[in-house]
Amino acid sequence: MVLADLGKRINNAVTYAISNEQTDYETTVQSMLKEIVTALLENDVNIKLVSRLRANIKSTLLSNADDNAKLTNAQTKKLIQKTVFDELCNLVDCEVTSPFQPKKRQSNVIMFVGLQGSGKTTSCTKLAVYYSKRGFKVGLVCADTFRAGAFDQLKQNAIKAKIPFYGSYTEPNPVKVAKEGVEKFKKEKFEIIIVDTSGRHQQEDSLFQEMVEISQTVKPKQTIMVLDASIGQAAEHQSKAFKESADFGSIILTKMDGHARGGGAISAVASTNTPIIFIGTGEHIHDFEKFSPKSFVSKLLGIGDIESLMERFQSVSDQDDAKNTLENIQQGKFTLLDFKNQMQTIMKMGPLSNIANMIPGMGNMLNQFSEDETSKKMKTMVYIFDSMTKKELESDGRIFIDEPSRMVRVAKGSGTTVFDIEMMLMQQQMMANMAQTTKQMGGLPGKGGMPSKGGMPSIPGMPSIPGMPNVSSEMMQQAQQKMRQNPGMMSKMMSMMKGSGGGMPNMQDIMGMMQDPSMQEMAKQFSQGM
Ligand SMILES: Nc1nc2c(ncn2[C@@H]2O[C@H](COP(=O)(O)OP(=O)(O)OP(=O)(O)O)[C@@H](O)[C@H]2O)c(=O)[nH]1
Repeated sequence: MVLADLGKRINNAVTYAISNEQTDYETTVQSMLKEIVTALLENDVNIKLVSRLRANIKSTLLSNADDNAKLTNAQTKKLIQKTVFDELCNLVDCEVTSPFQPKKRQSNVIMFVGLQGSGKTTSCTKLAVYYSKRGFKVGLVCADTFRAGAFDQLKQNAIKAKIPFYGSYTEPNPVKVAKEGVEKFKKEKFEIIIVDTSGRHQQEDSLFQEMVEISQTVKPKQTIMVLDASIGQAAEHQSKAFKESADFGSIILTKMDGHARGGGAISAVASTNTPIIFIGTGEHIHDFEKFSPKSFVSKLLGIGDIESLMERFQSVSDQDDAKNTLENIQQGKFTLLDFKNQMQTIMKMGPLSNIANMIPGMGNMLNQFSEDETSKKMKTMVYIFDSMTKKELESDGRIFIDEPSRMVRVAKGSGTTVFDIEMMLMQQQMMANMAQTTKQMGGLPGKGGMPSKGGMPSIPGMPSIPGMPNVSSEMMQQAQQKMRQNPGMMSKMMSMMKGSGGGMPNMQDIMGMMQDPSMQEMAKQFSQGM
């Protein structure tokens, strides 16, 4: 992520300050501030903003140095962490209190402006999908007649996202295209009409004039400037030029998934006093997050951001599938189809590294385990599911134990091994046990739709969903290794499952019998309801 290095350095400085008991309080704060300031400046954050941040932190932590020195270690820790956190939030926050909220049953025209290649067209579609998922009737208008292929790009994106679009291959006047498109969608009672304009450079006066004309013609309720987070110090200059001509009301920061320094973009936001409303975190349609200063700083400092994760989860999950799965969990069931749906939702959430930053501690975990390896595992599981019949998918998995030839067939069909099928069944069984525990504990919090805070049970060895701790990948890997080394273990487990008559056996019994510490630890966690 952009600024990941900055986050790490600030975090290290704060961690050092709160764990340093040898040096006196004032010296510790001063050296922490020095490190934070250097890190911010090296990441292109404007010097004026950095000085303000420094003065504010200093005033909070040192103006009452005598009193602060009397605080307990735990209190000092909290004070330092909170002060740095609040000041970083101030850095990316702006005083505008009520960002634009589109109204239902009205035509809200939104116009996009920005430099060439900043990610306008991509962000137009991302925003269209965002509002469409929230029940708005959304249309896209391509008023970029400057770049050859711009209309085709928007058209392709729109078709993929199932969003109606308007544009012209023959009309060279963008003002005319914008006018016609907006009129058409207004007549058809579209509630959000997004107008994509051509990218331009600040030097190109005529193109700036054209942008002003489009704006005067379509009269947008909101103009959004798209800003590439990696353009560094130039961001401030460019944003000011756009602000003078287009007077945008909000900003979308794109390419936040890159590794370039992003401090320039943050400075640009502060200099135009305009709120960032979304950030782009990849090329995919769902790589789009609502921006909130607190979430942003939490991720920057590796604290995690459950709010964004749940929002992302809701935006990609099929509400009907999620509802069915939740109903099953409430009843203490977890079928293979539930397993398939949950995994597909996680895969739709984008690269694991994007999600990882939202889960406390996960960002670091992903450094230990390869993203490719995990993604590959998930894909293999999808092949397995795709080779199952409807009856098998809707079952609790026992059908495979009763008729092992089904496993051979699915393994052949999915290009995997019977061992892979057995492992997947074991993971599904673990989740079924968790569903049982959830039922015994009185069901999931929240009613219908998505859980309010409990979340779905997690897939062992995969990133967990908020509220449900996961079996660590490490533990799962150890268990798999043990099973591979001792094929007898798996068949014993399977026969135990088979011999269990009515219900599936308890996971603790199965794993406990394996006489292995890693298995027993895993079993213990399951029996405690995970
Ligand atoms: N990694 C990453 N790439 C992005 C993001 N947003 C857009 N892109 C990519 O950036 C490139 C330019 O994006 P466009 O949407 O075509 O940019 P544009 O501003 O419409 O370009 P013009 O029409 O030439 O002005 C494309 O390859 C996009 O896939 C993002 O958040 N992350």
